[in-house]
Amino acid sequence: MAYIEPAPIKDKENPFESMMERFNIAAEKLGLDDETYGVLKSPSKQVIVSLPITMDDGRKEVFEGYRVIHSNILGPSKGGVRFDPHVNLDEVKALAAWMTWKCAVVDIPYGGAKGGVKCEPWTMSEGELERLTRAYTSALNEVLGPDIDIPAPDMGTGPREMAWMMDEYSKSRGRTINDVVTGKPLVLGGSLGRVEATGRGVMVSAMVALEKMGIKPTQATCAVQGFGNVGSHAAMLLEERGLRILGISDHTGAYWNERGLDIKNAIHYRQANGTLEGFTGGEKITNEELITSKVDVLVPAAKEDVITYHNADQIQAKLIVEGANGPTGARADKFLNEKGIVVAPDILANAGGVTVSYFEWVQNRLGYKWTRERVNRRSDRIMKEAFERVYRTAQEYDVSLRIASYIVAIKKVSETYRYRGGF
Ligand SMILES: NC(=O)C1=CN([C@@H]2O[C@H](COP(=O)(O)OP(=O)(O)OC[C@H]3O[C@@H](n4cnc5c(N)ncnc54)[C@H](OP(=O)(O)O)[C@@H]3O)[C@@H](O)[C@H]2O)C=CC1
Ligand SMILES: O=C(O)CCC(=O)C(=O)O
Repeated sequence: MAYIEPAPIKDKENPFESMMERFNIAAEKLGLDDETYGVLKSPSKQVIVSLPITMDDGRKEVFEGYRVIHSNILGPSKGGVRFDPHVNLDEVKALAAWMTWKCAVVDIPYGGAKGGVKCEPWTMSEGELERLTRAYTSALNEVLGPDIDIPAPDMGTGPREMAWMMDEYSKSRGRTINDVVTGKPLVLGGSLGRVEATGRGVMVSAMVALEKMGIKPTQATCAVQGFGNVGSHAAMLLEERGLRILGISDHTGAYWNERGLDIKNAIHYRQANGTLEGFTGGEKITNEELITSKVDVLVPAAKEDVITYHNADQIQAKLIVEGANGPTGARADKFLNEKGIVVAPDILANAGGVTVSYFEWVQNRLGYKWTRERVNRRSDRIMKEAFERVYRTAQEYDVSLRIASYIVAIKKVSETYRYRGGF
């Protein structure tokens, strides 16, 4: 097999290389043939666009935007759009590939894609953000489509941006096309349950993992890094299931209370103040201290590469449930495995979001609305079944849950590829 060379050791892990290291191990376990390996490792389309925007003070600023479609073998490609100053092509390529594997792990009929715009959304006015989102959508007009490529929210974007994208795309076609994006506001055809779906999937994964580990949720402690869409909902739902949440964090730092934080109170505080800065429900510690804190369950729900070979040997949690995409660098896997730490990996644990996005797309196409109860029941079932599938595969191949998730995904995509007339 034509494997790529292991990446040279350097300080910062590269998310695409991290993804490929796990992909290579799984491909080797499966005995994947060279041709299929070549197809699955290469993104099918990579688009870079320049977006000149008139800022509020009259200046023109040019932003760089990306959309990478990794695969459309299972169906139209699906994946969020990230507004962040650190977005780059390698990151978007890794995120797009993770979407392919994620959709395959939960068995929904989508390929994988991801997009991003290099910008600092928190420094921009609503008008500037609207012009930027519309320009991005317009520049990608031929790439997007309800049967081709379907964006959704990710870091720095939410229902508001999805509404602008849907409107801009619809205008270009002269009619309302609401199934071109998911994660929309409810009035535009968004699904009940989508906002909290990723955090809910994290909670369901944590519950299944704790049960297998023989740990009672009511006796477990937890720390959550990141208090945005994924982190805040995961923390709230885990607290509801009886876990004591000792630590939470955002970019301003981490907040720790040995007796357990009041998560609803923290959510109200962040809604009122924009960040957790000044939150008095816990003492302030650093994000690094939070990651290595003594808890049973750690939920990284902020960004990539927060668990690396620099700090992996200091992790004290028994279970890591990855809410973020790529929070663990590939070189950290070895340390975590050696310490017997169970990791519910990103492409399994955070798949609740894309699952409910799929439900939103289905509802849009049916012109019908499901109840929140139906959405939650179906997504919980999909998440539990996916966890069990991955767990059985881990036992069968004697590998970690992460490698087992890649095995499940690669098997599904490569089999589909063969049936469709590939090699
Ligand atoms: N939204 C979704 O449905 C899905 C998201 N994901 C992944 O989950 C992760 C989080 O996404 P999402 O919740 O949507 O994003 P949000 O933008 O809503 O939230 C991100 C959170 O991370 C915090 N954060 C940023 N930088 C740091 C840092 N250096 N240290 C600690 N916290 C930090 C932010 O803090 P602050 O607000 O202070 O900047 C914010 O609380 C991403 O990896 C995303 O790809 C995965 C699947 C689906
Ligand atoms: O909801 C979606 O379609 C995609 C969400 C996403 O970007 C992700 O799971 O990382």
